[in-house]
Amino acid sequence: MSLPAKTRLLDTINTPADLKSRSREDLKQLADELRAEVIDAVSGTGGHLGAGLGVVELTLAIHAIFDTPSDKLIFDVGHQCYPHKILTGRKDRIRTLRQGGGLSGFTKRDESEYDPFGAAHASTSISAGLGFAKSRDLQERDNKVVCVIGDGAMSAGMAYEAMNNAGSDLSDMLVILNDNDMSIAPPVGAMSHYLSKLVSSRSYRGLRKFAKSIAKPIGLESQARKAEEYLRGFAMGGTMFEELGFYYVGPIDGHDLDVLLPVLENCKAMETGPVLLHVVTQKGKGYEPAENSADKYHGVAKFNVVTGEQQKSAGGPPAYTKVFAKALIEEARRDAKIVGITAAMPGGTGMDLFEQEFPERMFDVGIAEQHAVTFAAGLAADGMKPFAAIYSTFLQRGYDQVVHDVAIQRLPVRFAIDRAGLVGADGPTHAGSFDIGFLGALPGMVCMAAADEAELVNMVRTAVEIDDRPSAFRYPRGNGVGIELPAQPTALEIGKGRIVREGSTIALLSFGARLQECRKAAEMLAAQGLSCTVADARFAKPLDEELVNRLARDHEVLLTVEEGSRGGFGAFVLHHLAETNAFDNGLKVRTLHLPDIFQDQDKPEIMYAQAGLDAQSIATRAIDALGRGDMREIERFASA
Ligand SMILES: Cc1ncc(C[n+]2csc(CCOP(=O)(O)OP(=O)(O)O)c2C)c(N)n1
Ligand SMILES: CC(=O)[C@@H](O)[C@H](O)COP(=O)(O)O
Ligand SMILES: [Mg+2]
Repeated sequence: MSLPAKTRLLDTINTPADLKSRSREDLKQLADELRAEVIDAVSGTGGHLGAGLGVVELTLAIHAIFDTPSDKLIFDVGHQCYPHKILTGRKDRIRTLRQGGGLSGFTKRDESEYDPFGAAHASTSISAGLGFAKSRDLQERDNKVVCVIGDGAMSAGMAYEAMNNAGSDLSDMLVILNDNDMSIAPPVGAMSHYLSKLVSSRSYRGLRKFAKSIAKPIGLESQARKAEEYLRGFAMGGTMFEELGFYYVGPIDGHDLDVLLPVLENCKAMETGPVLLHVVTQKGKGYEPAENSADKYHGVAKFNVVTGEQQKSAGGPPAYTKVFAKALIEEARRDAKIVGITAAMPGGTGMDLFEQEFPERMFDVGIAEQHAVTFAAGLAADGMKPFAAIYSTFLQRGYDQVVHDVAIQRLPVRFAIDRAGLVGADGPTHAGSFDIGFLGALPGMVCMAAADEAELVNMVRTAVEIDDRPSAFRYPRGNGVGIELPAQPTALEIGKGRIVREGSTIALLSFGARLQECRKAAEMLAAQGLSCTVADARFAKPLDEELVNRLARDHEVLLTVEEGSRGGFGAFVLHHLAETNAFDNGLKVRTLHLPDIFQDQDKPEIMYAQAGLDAQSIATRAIDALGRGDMREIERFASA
């Protein structure tokens, strides 16, 4: 006789309302099941694991106590929201996380009413939460607002700007500081030290005992005053948060539901303005391989649940990031003025390698891109040669600093822009789409894009030499093309591109790593009897005007190709052509760029094909522009 299959409690939870009637013991069982479900799902999809595992109990407790979606729950970054997605009606789709057509890896308004505010960039939650609180008050509603922000995210200016505002505005809201003493890498800075001191204090140890001694939740029926009395036991007093106008509660153990549930109940009842609940958690909690790994499995590939072993990448050419880091290390060995900066992404940008060799010359400033840029400007103003290695998408946050502190003062800060172009699974929030346009718009800026890893090495060299103005070079996520690296890097001539294939009828002018697709497109066109020139612009600014003139003069069709949005390289070429009356001679120009939409996540090659930036699409656009064949011929070619 077979035993009845053990049903999971989790299978009975379709919305957070289903948690309300559950006993504390049930919730504890649910926490175990939820954790197992997250591990199993991410083992098949890859994604952000450690952060979600650390907030399993916290997420359950929030949903059990608060009334989402009318109460607003706002996760900072959103990379820890997989347990939340499972509890809020997305359980059936959790194995589509980060896949094409699947669930986003972050919170997203379009996806669910339980995601009142989308995120993926850090440190926005308190500002957004205050907006929700203010709007609620103006509309005379009484819903609660809860923000969950990590200790790493507390290093950014935005978090302080928001606390400064919230602490004097005094709207009711709850900020939960999820302190796991980790960012992606170990957290940095004075705030991080301060939080560690709070957690390791005698009072915290005392509070754990105190919390354990509470037999039943106080406050279900309590008024705000009673809640405050209760919480006073958890408030240490004299914290920086209190000076800023928050009622500080904590630190408490974020994995202990016997503590979390009554504390949250009482926080919910409070009407004293903003409350900050300091919760201590462990990143990767409950999954040994994550707990024991240096990065707590922040972001993982698909993995074996039993061993924790992650799927190895296919191998092949070195990653652009590594090529950059090694090239910079070589340069720094020759030049003591070279220093490196990262904003909380030492591993992602390769600056961890630089730090191993030059610990005194690498600065991890935390999640603080605005500060990183102006800090670099200060270094440059005093004669150093700073390389600020920042993902394209995160540099967006420091744009005014790039304009005001760097470009206007013509300071030679070097921007190493990683993750340029589409990045795949992280989706639209992380796509490096805009830097060509926003940097190329700045007078005096030098903007380069590497077509391959050998070019990248030479661009690092070039940037070292550009010491009278700011410069930037961009390169994509992932592996290079497998080209041999130069034994000795060579500085490029500023504002000069190169021809990589000579032809006559069609000119493909590439800026960046689409060059390989342009080469393939040229082969396809040649097979159709169409002669094609392929050029690598190398610089969007200063533009190689001579090269553009030549391509315009000697070809019927000119296509620009880039891994960036409208208003980028193609637009700069168009400006030049218009200013030189090149169109008057009947030149046919097409600019191929990312589409004017925020593309959802998928494999990068699929996204580029959707964007019309793969070889087939490039060749098809060229034939179309030529206007010789009829449409049926073009369609036949496109589907070949
Ligand atoms: C503006 C910005 N810079 C950098 C990142 C990359 N990033 C994503 S999560 C993360 C660490 C966040 O640490 P914390 O807030 O403590 O969350 P935890 O992962 O520890 O839960 C970083 C640096 C980002 N998302 N946004
Ligand atoms: C959540 C976040 O912003 C990062 O963890 C990001 O997902 C890293 O992406 P890479 O894998 O490209 O470094
Ligand atoms: Mg953290």
